[in-house]
Amino acid sequence: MHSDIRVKICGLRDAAMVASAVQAGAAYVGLVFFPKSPRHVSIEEARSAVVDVPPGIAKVALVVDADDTSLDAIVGGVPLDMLQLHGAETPERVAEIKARYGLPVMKAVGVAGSEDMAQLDIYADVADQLLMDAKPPRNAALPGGNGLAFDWRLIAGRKWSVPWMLAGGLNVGNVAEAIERTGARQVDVSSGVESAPGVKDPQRMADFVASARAQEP
Ligand SMILES: O=C(O)c1ccccc1NCC(=O)[C@H](O)[C@H](O)COP(=O)(O)O
Repeated sequence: MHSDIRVKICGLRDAAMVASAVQAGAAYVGLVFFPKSPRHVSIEEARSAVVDVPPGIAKVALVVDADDTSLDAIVGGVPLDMLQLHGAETPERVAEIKARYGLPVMKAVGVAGSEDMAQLDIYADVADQLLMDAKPPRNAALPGGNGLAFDWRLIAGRKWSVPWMLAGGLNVGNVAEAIERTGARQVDVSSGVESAPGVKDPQRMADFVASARAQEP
């Protein structure tokens, strides 16, 4: 039996990877616009990657502290359903981006300790969704997609006024436990379904989604 758990697969780079994610049962497909990432896509690559995404599956652009010029180009060049802000965007900037582009915005918040819970409450007031990810290590090259989990007990049993997604170090071996422990109804994965950085593996994506959706509510 399948539950209603919704899975986002992030860092898809071409139409074949996107098709495999859709086939696996992803509810969201993520495109990373961050040049230092092995998952980075240009606007042209992103547009051709999502050309055949069926209606009902959300196409998400991930950006990191993007300015209006970059966002104008991304939103103008790629058909999108959501923006994911994965940098140090302030609540005011989140509100500004929402108003300027008219797209739902998901704010990623790095979680490492109980002191980060206040941030989640603050962003819940301005974002349409929250994404709880592990805080990147101090010298990390990437602000996300590092395959690191945070202590799920920090968010277990908590509630927010907007939908939220659990991310960070998830893979087929731990996603069921993560859902059970946190009560997440949405999960996000990137490196846990890759065969190499930036290369999504169709079987790993299928196994991940099946494992997540096998969880009972
Ligand atoms: O994935 C990237 O390369 C990336 C680059 C810059 C900012 C964020 C990035 N990824 C964020 C994601 O949405 C990941 O899915 C999330 O951090 C979980 O990643 P992982 O731990 O590898 O599953």
